[in-house]
Amino acid sequence: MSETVPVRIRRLPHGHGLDLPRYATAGAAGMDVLAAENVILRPGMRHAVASGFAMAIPEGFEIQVRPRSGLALKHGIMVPNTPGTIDSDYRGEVKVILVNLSEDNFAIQRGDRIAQLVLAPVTLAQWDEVEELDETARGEGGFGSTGVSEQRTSAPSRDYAPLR
Ligand SMILES: O=c1ccn([C@H]2C[C@H](O)[C@@H](COP(=O)(O)OP(=O)(O)OP(=O)(O)O)O2)c(=O)[nH]1
Ligand SMILES: [Mg+2]
Repeated sequence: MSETVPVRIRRLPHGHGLDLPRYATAGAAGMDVLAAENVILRPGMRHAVASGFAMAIPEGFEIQVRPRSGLALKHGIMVPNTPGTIDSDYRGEVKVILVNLSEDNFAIQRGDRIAQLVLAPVTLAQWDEVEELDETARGEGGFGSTGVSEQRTSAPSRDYAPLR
């Protein structure tokens, strides 16, 4: 059984009649959050969808707004700022920014599960400014420096079928 943390949540007027965000299964990491409005997302369009709720997350925690894989795979509906960050001092309405990366209109109806909210601990950094950093094998190498990309050819093989 996972540890639980109480989080105060306030239902806004347009959130009346909606279920609270909830875990779909006993082992779910994220609570599915419902749309509190009807929206048609045209191809390429983005919108901050109302959730109908505001919350007071305990200090030391955040809530991450993550996409649902089914919406992403089947309909190209993504969360462009994923993972969205709900700060513990935010008291406004939680909104879910969605973008439609498909070529079709996508209708979101009030009550649809549009994203998932993951409660996560926050560790604050305190800068320790120094003149020199310690040396490592990686050093300043990054962005593919460890090699895999060298084996790629630029032309796709005949064995690969185009996806669309
Ligand atoms: O997907 C999101 C992301 C953010 N927020 C709210 C809660 C968060 O605490 C606040 C600020 O978010 P963020 O820090 O990501 O945005 P910003 O562009 O840096 O705005 P700000 O200057 O208000 O911090 O907006 C949402 O409701 N949904
Ligand atoms: Mg910010």
